[in-house]
Amino acid sequence: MDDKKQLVAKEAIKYVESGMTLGLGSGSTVEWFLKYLSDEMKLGLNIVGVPTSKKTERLANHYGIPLVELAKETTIDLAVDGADLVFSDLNLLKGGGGSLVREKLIDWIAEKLVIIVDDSKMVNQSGQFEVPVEVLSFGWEKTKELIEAQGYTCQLRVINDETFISDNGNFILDCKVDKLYDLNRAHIYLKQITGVVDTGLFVNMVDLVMIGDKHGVREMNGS
Ligand SMILES: O=C[C@H](O)[C@H](O)[C@H](O)COP(=O)(O)O
Repeated sequence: MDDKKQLVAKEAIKYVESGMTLGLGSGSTVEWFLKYLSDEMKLGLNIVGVPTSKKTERLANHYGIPLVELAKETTIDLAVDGADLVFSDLNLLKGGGGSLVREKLIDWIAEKLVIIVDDSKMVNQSGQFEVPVEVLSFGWEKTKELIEAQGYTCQLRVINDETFISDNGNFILDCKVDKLYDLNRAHIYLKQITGVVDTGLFVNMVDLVMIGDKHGVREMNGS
C-alpha cells in the first residue's frame, strides 16, 4: 500500500510550479508528497504552503517548506490532499485523521484540488459508510442524539483510551449509516444541526483524482 502512496505522491509533483501557494493536505499519502516536495525544493522549486493540520505543519517545518497563514489576502493555486474514500462521482469521504475542517476550507478555496490516493480508496456508493463529523465538545451528547435522529449511529472518536481532540479543539463523531446515496443532501442535513462544525463529506470539490495502483498512476478528472 505504501508503495502505491509513494508512487502517486511523487507523480503529483508534476502539477507544482515555482511561485505557487500550495494547500498542503493531511494524512500518510500527503506525508510522502511533502517529502518529494522538499526534494524538489532543494533542486530550486520555489513554493510556499498552507498546512491543513498541525501534523502537516510540523512535517513541513521539518522539511524546511516555508508556510504562510491562511489570511484574507491568501490565495491557493493548488491543494494536494488525500482521502479515505473516493466515490465513482469523485465525491470524497475524509476525516479519518481528524483534519476535515481545515482541509475542507483550504481544499475549497484552492484554484485546483488534486486528490492523491491508492486504489483501495476507490469505492461504489453502496453499502455502509462511516462519516466523520466534527462537533463542539459543548453538549456533544445532545448533538450526537440529533445526528442519530437522522438515521446514523455515532461513536465518539477515542484513540488510546483518550477522547480525540481536533486541531480546532473539537470532538469527532464517527457516524455509521446504511445508505449514502446523496452525499450533498447528507452533508447539508448534518451541517444544519447546531453543534456540528463540519462533515467529512467533500462534495463537488475535486478537479483531479490521481490513483496509485500496481500498474502505475492513473488520473480521473472531476467536473
Ligand atoms: O483527516 C484526514 C484526512 O482526511 C486524510 O486526507 C485522509 O484520512 C487520508 O489519509 P491517508 O492518506 O493516510 O489514507
